Amino acid sequence: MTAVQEFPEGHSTQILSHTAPSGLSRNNSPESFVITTLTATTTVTNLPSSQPYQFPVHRLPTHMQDESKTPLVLVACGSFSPVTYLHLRMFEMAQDYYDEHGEEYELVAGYLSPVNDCYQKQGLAAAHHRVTMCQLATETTSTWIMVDPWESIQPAYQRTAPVLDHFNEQLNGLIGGMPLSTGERKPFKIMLLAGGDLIQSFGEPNVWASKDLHRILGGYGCTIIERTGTDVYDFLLSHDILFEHRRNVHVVKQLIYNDISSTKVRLFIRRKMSIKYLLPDPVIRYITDQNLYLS
Ligand SMILES: Nc1ncnc2c1ncn2[C@@H]1O[C@H](COP(=O)(O)OP(=O)(O)OP(=O)(O)O)[C@@H](O)[C@H]1O
Ligand SMILES: NC(=O)c1ccc[n+]([C@@H]2O[C@H](COP(=O)(O)O)[C@@H](O)[C@H]2O)c1
Repeated sequence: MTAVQEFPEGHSTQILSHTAPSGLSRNNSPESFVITTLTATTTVTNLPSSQPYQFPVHRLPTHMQDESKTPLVLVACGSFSPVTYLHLRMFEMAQDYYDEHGEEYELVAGYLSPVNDCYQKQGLAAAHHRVTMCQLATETTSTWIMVDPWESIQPAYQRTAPVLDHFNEQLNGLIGGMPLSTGERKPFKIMLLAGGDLIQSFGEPNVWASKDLHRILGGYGCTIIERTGTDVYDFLLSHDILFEHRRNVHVVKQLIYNDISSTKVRLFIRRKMSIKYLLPDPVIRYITDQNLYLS
């Protein structure tokens, strides 16, 4: 099954996000992008409302480079209102980290999981817009990041722990793990990918349940991208649950500090300032076409 999504700038694009694993690996060349330019048109078909849900698997590789390692999948939960180059860079920084500290894990895929509308955070565009923007961003700039709309189409807000459970059910339950050359399958390690600010919210009262933090940090694991203004190492030391599960928590240093925030991007749009080079062009065109973030 395919979701046809039509670009505002006069092209329609077919995003094959609902096909069975196609054998693409994240190292494939840009020519292998699962994206096809079709005919000129101006309407946008919104995936969440117009298509039945299917878990996206089209960028899962068919084999590992080193089968002695554990296949790792990173899941970034967030507003993505709108998605920026920094959100995408988080995955690349994590990739460099696991290439460098790659004894245990082989990073095989990444997912963006845009939060449900019921989260009601200020500046949150409707979920179908955020999902579409994330799809435009990943399909045009990456070969290994996918967008899962599941969280955004649920009837209520989903906490992060149940979202990771959903990924576990799909990847290790239904798909059954990563196929190996022996014919066996190896369970995927699923980790939350988050910025330092999100991790610091673990310490705020009544934001995260302790049992959820044990499940996220102990059961799954977390890759944390440093963010300017947050001292992740200090926080790791001071937070009891984070410290308890510190071996399952990986901190990635930002070697080039980049503090693009969606809040600032929304402000720039309101002030009619340029947002070029802060987010992918197809996302900028979508924002303009849909008149997003003007008020
Ligand atoms: N500059 C950054 N450095 C590191 N991590 C970041 C940065 N910007 C966002 N993130 C991380 O990206 C994830 C998704 O972010 P989200 O869209 O919820 O927040 P945001 O980009 O800060 O948006 P907003 O400005 O609307 O709060 C979170 O884990 C957040 O910590
Ligand atoms: N208790 C929880 O599971 C919990 C609490 C706060 C934020 N979150 C998640 O963190 C992500 C980012 O949230 P903020 O944009 O508020 O930082 C969202 O996906 C949100 O669902 C989860």
